[in-house]
Amino acid sequence: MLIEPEAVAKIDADCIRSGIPGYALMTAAGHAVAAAALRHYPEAERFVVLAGPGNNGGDGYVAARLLAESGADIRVFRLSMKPPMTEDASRAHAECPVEGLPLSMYCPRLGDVVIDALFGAGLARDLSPEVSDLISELERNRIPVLSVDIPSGICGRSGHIRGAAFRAERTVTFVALKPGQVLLPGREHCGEVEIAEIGVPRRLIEQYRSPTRINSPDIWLDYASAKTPSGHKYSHGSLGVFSGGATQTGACRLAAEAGLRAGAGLVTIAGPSEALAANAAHLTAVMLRQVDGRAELDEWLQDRRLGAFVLGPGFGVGEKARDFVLALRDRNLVLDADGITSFRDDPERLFEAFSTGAPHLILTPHDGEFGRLFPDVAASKEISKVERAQAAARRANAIIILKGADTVIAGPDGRCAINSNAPPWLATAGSGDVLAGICGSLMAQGFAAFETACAAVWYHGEAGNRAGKGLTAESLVSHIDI
Ligand SMILES: NC(=O)C1=CN([C@@H]2O[C@H](COP(=O)(O)OP(=O)(O)OC[C@H]3O[C@@H](n4cnc5c(N)ncnc54)[C@H](O)[C@@H]3O)[C@@H](O)[C@H]2O)[C@@H](O)CC1
Ligand SMILES: [K+]
Repeated sequence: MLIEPEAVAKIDADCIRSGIPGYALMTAAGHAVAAAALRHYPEAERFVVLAGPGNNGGDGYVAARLLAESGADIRVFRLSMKPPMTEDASRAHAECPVEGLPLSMYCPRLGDVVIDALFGAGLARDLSPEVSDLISELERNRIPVLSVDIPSGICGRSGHIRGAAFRAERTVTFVALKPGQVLLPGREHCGEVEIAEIGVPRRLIEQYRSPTRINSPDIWLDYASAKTPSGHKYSHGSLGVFSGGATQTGACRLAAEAGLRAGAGLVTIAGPSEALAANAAHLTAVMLRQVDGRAELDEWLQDRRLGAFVLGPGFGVGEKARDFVLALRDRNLVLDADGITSFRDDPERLFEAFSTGAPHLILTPHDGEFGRLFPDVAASKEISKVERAQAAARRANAIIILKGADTVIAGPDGRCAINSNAPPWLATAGSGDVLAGICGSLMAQGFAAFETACAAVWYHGEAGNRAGKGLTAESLVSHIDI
C-alpha cells in the first residue's frame, strides 16, 4: 500500500480526533528511529541529528533524547534557531536534553552517523544552498545517513530531487511507503527502507490508501490460470504478432516466442511475403501467415479466435503501421516501438480509434516514445511519472506502460502501479519486444488490459532476475515462467 504525502497530515488529524495525540505518534516515530540507529550502527562514534523546523525535526528531537538516554554520544544541529513550527515539535525540542546548535557549526568527522530529520512530508520547496553544500560534504566524507521518513530533498509525491537530496543508507518511514520512495530517483536515495508502525489504526490508513500501488501479483489474483489439462490450444488464447520486412524480423520473433512462453495456446506471426523465409528459418512452434496489405489483414481478422495482437517490434514506421492499427481498432492490441512512433505526427488519430469501450489498447513507450505521443505531458517537469502515465492513459483510453527502472502502469480509470522488481540488466536490446509479447499473450488469454500490463511487467522483471546478469533477450524469453 502507498499513501501520498498530503495524506500524512490528514492521518495525523484523524488520529487526534480518535483520541490518539499527535505527540504519541511523534514519540513512537522517534523511538523507531533511535532503535534503528542503535541496531544498524553499533560502531557509531557519535550520532548527529539534523533537525528541521516541522514535525520531521520533532521526530529527530525525540530520537536525540532517546539516544542520549541510551548513553550514546549525540549532537543536535538545527536548521533554524527559531522555535519549532508545531506544538508537538516544540514539545519534543523542549524535552530534548541535548542543546541544539546552528547547522552551520556542524563539521562532519569520521565515525559520525547523521540522522537526517530536516524535512519529511512537508517539503515545500528546494533545499537551501547551505543544506545542499552540507549534503555534498557528507557524501565526500562518506558519512552514513539515516533519514527520518524520507531523505530530505526528495519529494514524497514524485520522487524528484528538490535542489539537492540526502543519499541515505537507510530510511525509517512511518505508516506506509510514499510514491516518491518507489519512483526514481527517490528510491535510490532512500537506501534500505524500514516501515515503522507508530500506532495509527489500520482503518484510518485505509481511508487514505493511494490509488497508486506497488506492482504485485495481488493485482491480477483473479486471473489465476484457467488452463485445464483438456484445454484446446485456442482456449489458452491465440495471439497475432506482426513482422516487419526481411531484414527486421528478429524483434517480432522475440515477442512471439515470449507470447508462447507466457502461455498463449497459439501464436502466429503475420508478415509480408519478403519476410516469410527469414521467419520460417527460425521458427518451430510459432505459426506463420502471409499478410502483405490491408486486404490480407482484413481476411485474417475474420478469425475471431485471435484474442490479441502485438504491433510495433521491428515493424517499421509509417502509413502501413497506421493503417494496420486502425484496422485493429476493435481488437485487443499491444502497440510498441515503431507502432507508437508511427503516430508521432497525429496521435489524436490513434486515440480517437480506441476512444470507446473498455480499454483494449496497451501502449508500451519508453520516455522518448512517450514524448512523441504526449509531448505536452512529457514537457511538464513538475508532475510525477505516475501523473504523466495517468494523464496519458486518460487521453488515449489506453493502458500505459511507461517503461524504465521504475516502470509505471496506468489506466484511464486512474488505477496505477509502480513496478519495483526489475533488475538493472533488464535494460537490454530486445527486452521491450519480450515485454510486448508477454502483454499480448496475457490479453489473448483473457486478462483485462490493466491487469495484463501489471502482470506482464512483473513477470518480465522476474524473468530478468532468474536470467541473471548476463541476460540477453533470448535468455530472458527462456526464463519466463507464469
Ligand atoms: N502521521 C504521520 O505519518 C506522522 C508524521 N510525522 C512526521 O511529520 C513529518 C511531517 O511534518 P510537517 O508536516 O511538519 O513537515 P516537515 O517537518 O517535513 O517540514 C515542514 C516545515 O518545513 C518548511 N519547509 C518546507 N520545505 C522547506 C525548504 N526546502 N527549506 C526550508 N523550509 C522548508 C515548511 O514551511 C514547514 O514549516 C513527517 O515527515 C514525519 O517525519 C511524525 O511526527 C509522526 C506521525
Ligand atoms: K528527512
